[in-house]
Amino acid sequence: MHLELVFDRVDFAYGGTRERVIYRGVTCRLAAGRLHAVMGPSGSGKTTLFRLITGELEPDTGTIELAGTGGARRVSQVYQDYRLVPYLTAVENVKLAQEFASAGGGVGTFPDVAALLDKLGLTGQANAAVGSLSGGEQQRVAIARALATAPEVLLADEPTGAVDEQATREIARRFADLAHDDGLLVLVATHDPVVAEYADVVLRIRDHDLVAEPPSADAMTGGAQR
Ligand SMILES: Nc1ncnc2c1ncn2[C@@H]1O[C@H](COP(=O)(O)OP(=O)(O)OP(=O)(O)O)[C@@H](O)[C@H]1O
Repeated sequence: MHLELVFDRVDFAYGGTRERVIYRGVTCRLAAGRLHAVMGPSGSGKTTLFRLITGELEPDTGTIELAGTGGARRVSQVYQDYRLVPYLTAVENVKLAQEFASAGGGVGTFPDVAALLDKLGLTGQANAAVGSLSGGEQQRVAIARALATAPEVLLADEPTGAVDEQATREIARRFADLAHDDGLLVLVATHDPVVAEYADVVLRIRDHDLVAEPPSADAMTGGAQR
């Protein structure tokens, strides 16, 4: 069975009295192997969506399930501000993620760090302190780090918010490759239409719902229709 992220009638609101409704009745299926761009105005709920997917937040009603996976949900994240340790090298930053995951009882086998950096086009930067790298390079180190724990789902929140258009295209292309070549389920929250150009599916947050463009995209795996 292919990996799918399945939303079934998901409602979510913030606040003790549930006064800040973010999602209402979200039902959709997102398939692995595709790059999804999550778009919507500031404050519409992009980061909240990611917090629901990681399990940091629970839906008020409805369910979010990762179907087709063996055990625990393996989700990695990439952030706008990279969140790397600037005085450590690229290799050390990526290894650190594996050490944390091992200490936390994570998956047994991790990808090879040098191979990951090579995949992200960073062989020449592997032993440089990441604080000395360009923004685009730092973000690619952050993507390598996210991959270091062998995730099934990759979430990136405004990953190109701090880099120029050339670096944006480079990063967007890497996310598309990870979906298409490695079969990851990739979601990128973005305001940037350049990133959306690389996406297979644009998920627009509209009226507290996730609306897929093209409209059939969230049913292309033969799953439930809206
Ligand atoms: N812990 C919280 N308690 C109450 N309201 C919250 C909380 N976190 C976020 N919100 C509100 O929920 C709404 C959605 O926030 P979220 O961060 O998901 O939006 P976003 O689409 O990611 O925005 P941006 O594009 O500005 O990053 C916003 O109005 C925000 O102020």
